[in-house]
Amino acid sequence: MMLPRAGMETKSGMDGIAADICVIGGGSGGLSVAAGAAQMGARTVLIEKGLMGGDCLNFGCVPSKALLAAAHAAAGIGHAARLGVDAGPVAVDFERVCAHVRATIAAIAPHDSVARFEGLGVTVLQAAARFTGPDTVEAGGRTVRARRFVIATGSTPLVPQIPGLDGVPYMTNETIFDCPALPRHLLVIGGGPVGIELAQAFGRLGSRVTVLQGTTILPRDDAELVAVVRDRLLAEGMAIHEGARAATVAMDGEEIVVTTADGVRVAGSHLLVAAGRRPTVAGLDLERAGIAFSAGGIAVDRRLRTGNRRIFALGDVIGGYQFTHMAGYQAGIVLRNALFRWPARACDRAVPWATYTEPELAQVGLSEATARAQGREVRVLRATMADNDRARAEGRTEGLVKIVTDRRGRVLGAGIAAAHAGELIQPWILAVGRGLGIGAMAGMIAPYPTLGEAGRRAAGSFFTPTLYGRRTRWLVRLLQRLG
Ligand SMILES: Cc1cc2nc3c(=O)[nH]c(=O)nc-3n(C[C@H](O)[C@H](O)[C@H](O)COP(=O)(O)OP(=O)(O)OC[C@H]3O[C@@H](n4cnc5c(N)ncnc54)[C@H](O)[C@@H]3O)c2cc1C
Ligand SMILES: NC(=O)c1ccc[n+]([C@@H]2O[C@H](COP(=O)([O-])OP(=O)(O)OC[C@H]3O[C@@H](n4cnc5c(N)ncnc54)[C@H](O)[C@@H]3O)[C@@H](O)[C@H]2O)c1
Repeated sequence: MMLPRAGMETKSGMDGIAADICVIGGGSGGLSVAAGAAQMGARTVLIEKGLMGGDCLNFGCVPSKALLAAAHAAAGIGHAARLGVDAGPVAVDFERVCAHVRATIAAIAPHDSVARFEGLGVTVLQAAARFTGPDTVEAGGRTVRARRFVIATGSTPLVPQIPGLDGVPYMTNETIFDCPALPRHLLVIGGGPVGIELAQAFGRLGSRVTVLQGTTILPRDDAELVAVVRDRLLAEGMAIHEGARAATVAMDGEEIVVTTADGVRVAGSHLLVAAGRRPTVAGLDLERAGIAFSAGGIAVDRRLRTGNRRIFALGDVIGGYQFTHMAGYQAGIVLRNALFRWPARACDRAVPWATYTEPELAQVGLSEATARAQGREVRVLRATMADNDRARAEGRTEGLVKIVTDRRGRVLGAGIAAAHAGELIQPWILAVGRGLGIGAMAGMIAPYPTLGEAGRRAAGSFFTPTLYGRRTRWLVRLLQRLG
């Protein structure tokens, strides 16, 4: 059966479009909703004002991971030498690295393209959308009237009001992947995931790098795990100033100079501003649709409904966990609510994230600090990678697995700083999400030798005090005597 396409069927004239669902923003969240809705038979309109694929494909996850892959490959040559394999001096051809970044985007782009979405039956409008009323949107001279709207307009780099910043050339994640040339000395304002991933990437490709971070770096992660990453970055020669808020920026000849509130002065050839995100609400005329928002983003309830019950919002524009996988998860919640009127609610108990430095940093559920701040009585289980045979064989023994359980052993959270932590965290996402007991994780047979055994080892340590305690020893001796 041919699905009906959203078309010129409204009473609002030739330029009007009637739809069941209209999605604003063709990034991670919006594309997931549009693809799902169209394939489930809804007349779907998607409005995108810029590049299909949004931040993740064009200025975020994809280019940053492609750049990091090249950077980690460069560092891998030095590591190979430590294992006895020499590959000669490292030579980074930055032009070819950039070509790899562009090729990675190009390889994924067809999946997010206008052609693919039109093929799925979506009407795609390539224009900026703005609300003209509670159930109408205007984009490129067309009026869309829809039963449901979904706002998935993402976020843009937050450029802080630092005196002098406007007077110097600076980059953000939207421009740094244009890759003009490898910076000689890259200054980075902001030590969150964007700043730290890109700092290591450029450092490993050959730039000198200095990071200025207002608090400690990666402040949303467990401090004990962050320390592992920090140690590696420092060992690689990166300068990291923590508790260093950039207060002024100026040119000194050819150099960009950043001075902190405490008077620390750093000078470099290039500047990256990675100081956080600003939800994209400008120009949407949200007030015309009765939608409340603040600097933190559009306000939604757990069903991801805005103040206007026919309009949903998801992804970076609602603030909170700003990840591609979160936007994808939220898309499923919106589809259930918008198309099936099923009151599905978003749950953030088992939201994972990973930072793709080397070693990687991954977290799911409660960290030790958060659990304790909530007044919970917890047990913290650890296993170091130095005790893991596979890590030893590969010469990558830094890092640890850290598990947080309640007193009875229910898994509340897990954090890992280690090679491939983003992969190693996955069974723990299931454990936290399903509220598994630590016994289920300890009893798992893990192939030997794998890095994942470290997680099982940490889980097993929950039982060590009882297993090898006095009562067990007494019981075993008694049973042996009974023959
Ligand atoms: C450098 C960097 C690296 C990242 N790495 C990762 C990672 O490794 N893993 C991860 O999970 N997340 C990562 N993220 C975060 C991830 O990119 C975002 O969480 C994700 O893109 C959010 O998806 P979204 O759909 O909410 O918004 P976006 O992907 O930003 O899409 C929003 C779209 O809406 C469009 N739009 C805005 N206003 C309008 C309008 N008025 N009309 C029409 N269209 C409009 C925009 O043009 C844009 O295309 C990274 C982010 C950055 C900056
Ligand atoms: N691997 C991943 O999943 C990944 C990678 C990159 C980004 N992201 C997503 O993108 C979001 C944004 O990342 P981000 O790093 O841009 O933002 P962020 O808010 O996480 O970090 C920015 C940091 O900049 C600091 N800062 C702000 N102004 C400053 C100043 N004047 N001087 C010094 N420091 C200052 C802040 O203290 C803050 O910690 C992340 O929260 C994450 O959701 C995810």
